[in-house]
Amino acid sequence: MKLQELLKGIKPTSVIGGVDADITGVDIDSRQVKDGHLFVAMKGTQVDGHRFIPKAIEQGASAVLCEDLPEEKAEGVTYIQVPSTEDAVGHVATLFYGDPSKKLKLVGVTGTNGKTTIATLLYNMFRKMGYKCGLLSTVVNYIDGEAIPADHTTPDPIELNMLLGKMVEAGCEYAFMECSSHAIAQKRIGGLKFTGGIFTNLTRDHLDYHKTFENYRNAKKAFFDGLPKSAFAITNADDKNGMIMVQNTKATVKTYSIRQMADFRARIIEMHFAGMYLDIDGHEVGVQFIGKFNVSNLLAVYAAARMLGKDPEEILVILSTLHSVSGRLEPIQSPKGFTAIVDYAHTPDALQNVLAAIHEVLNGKGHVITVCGAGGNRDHGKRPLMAQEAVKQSDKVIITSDNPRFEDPQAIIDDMLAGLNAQQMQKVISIVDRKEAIKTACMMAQKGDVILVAGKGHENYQEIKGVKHHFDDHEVLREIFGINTPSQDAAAGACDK
Ligand SMILES: CC(=O)N[C@H]1[C@@H](OP(=O)(O)OP(=O)(O)OC[C@H]2O[C@@H](n3ccc(=O)[nH]c3=O)[C@H](O)[C@@H]2O)O[C@H](CO)[C@@H](O)[C@@H]1O[C@H](C)C(=O)N[C@@H](C)C(=O)N[C@H](CCC(=O)O)C(=O)O
Ligand SMILES: Nc1ncnc2c1ncn2[C@@H]1O[C@H](COP(=O)(O)OP(=O)(O)OP(=O)(O)O)[C@@H](O)[C@H]1O
Ligand SMILES: N[C@H](CCC[C@H](N)C(=O)O)C(=O)O
Ligand SMILES: [Mg+2]
Repeated sequence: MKLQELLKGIKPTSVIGGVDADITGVDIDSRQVKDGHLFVAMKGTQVDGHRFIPKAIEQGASAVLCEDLPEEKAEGVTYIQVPSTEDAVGHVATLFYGDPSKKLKLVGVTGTNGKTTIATLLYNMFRKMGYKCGLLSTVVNYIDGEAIPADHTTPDPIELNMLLGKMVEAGCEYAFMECSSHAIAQKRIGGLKFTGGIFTNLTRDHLDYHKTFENYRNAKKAFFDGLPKSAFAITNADDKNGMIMVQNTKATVKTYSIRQMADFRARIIEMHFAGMYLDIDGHEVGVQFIGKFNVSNLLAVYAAARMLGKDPEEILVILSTLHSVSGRLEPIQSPKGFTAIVDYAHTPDALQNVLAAIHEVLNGKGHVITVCGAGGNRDHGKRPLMAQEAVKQSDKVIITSDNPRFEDPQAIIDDMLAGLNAQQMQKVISIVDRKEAIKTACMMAQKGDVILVAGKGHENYQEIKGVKHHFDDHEVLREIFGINTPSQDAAAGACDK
């Protein structure tokens, strides 16, 4: 594509050199640059990308997009100056990959919790309706059924547009993506044309990056501020920030709620470990999910499908066939009559939520045994707090390993135990080997009890000293229960694994 074409989406303050060159790629990382590429110099959180302009040219860059022009300019290289490369990069990347989001019905999901769940369920639903779809999520990306590993919740603007471009090439009509607060703040989604946006909820998170709650909230809100008039903005009326999110949007606002009047409403009729009966917009429907927060998630999925023009009956029939996203409050029934739940909860807050969701269903009719650990070489402060949360809502807790990385697994467990007093300790045992810990929990559990296996969710490894050893909580549980293998599950169409 001609450089001239790529510059149409931005307003350079100066251009030094010709604009006729054929640009063969766009990079924000000098290490990726090849002959004929455009290198975009970004001022990052760690280093200033402008430092790598000479390196990018050495690797073959024929054009450089930057905020500060270098004093020495290389011959035959075009320099384009803009006030902010962060603002410009999304627009350039989008044009380079053929403006893919314009050719898709793209729906973005933002909020603290529930993004992966909602985006994945929408992807599964629309595929079941017969459409070709794409998904960009924390767990995995999909292009019409083809899985592509994900490193980020929201990829960088180059990879993001490249993936959207591949979706268009593959004939996808819909794409569902998570928009993390980092991605919105860093304008990774700049230049994308959204058909709609969904807000889930907002609790304190990522303050190491955003510094204040207001900045974090404003990052999420910026997504809705940027939606066009033609789009829809679906917001959670039950969250106290729900209406703030959409107060300045041009998009058509729709609300959903499980507690009050709203455009889309749901209530729980009945709840079991196998699922719930819900009333959604006056229709009764059985779903294979548990937990009140999943009612909100399912309602957001329903609302988005309605806003995308789908028939309520068709949506509800498919909703009843969907199952939980891998490692998100995922129940596995034991032949002995107790339930194991695999969940990714790896923070004190998430443990509190997931245990509360379990108690909603259990309703005092069984015991809860929690198996959990904490990651090595990560936030030490959360360890004692996680143990406290586990103990608060469990009858028995088995503290074990969860990716010890380069730390001594027993030392991590000791950090967790340090949060407990003598009385709390009576509920707790520690077993370093995670498989043994899960086995022990299964031996203790009686009919009607629940075992929560927390922390790893979809992960299929145990990371020890830089090596990822295969380990999958689901697999271990199924092995103990002597039930179907994951490959049989995959054959049954579990496209969210
Ligand atoms: C803190 C943060 O978000 N950092 C992201 C940011 O990188 P950065 O600003 O720190 O980059 P930097 O290292 O300072 O480098 C500046 C520039 O120089 C370039 N560079 C660097 C070295 C070199 O040799 N050559 C070169 O050109 C870099 O490519 C970059 O363009 O921009 C990069 C490109 O988009 C991201 O890959 C990177 O994500 C890092 C790896 C990361 O861990 N991000 C996490 C926190 C994140 O984004 N998480 C959210 C989800 C959060 C959640 O909800 O759980 C996500 O969307 O995944
Ligand atoms: N609506 C919700 N409210 C509160 N908790 C939720 C909600 N939906 C899911 N959860 C719980 O929060 C955790 C994360 O869920 P999910 O992966 O869907 O969220 P996410 O927003 O994609 O998170 P991330 O920021 O890690 O990408 C899980 O432990 C899940 O059980
Ligand atoms: N994104 C999170 C995931 C942690 C999952 C848990 N299994 C662990 O390894 O601590 C982190 O890197 O902190
Ligand atoms: Mg996610």
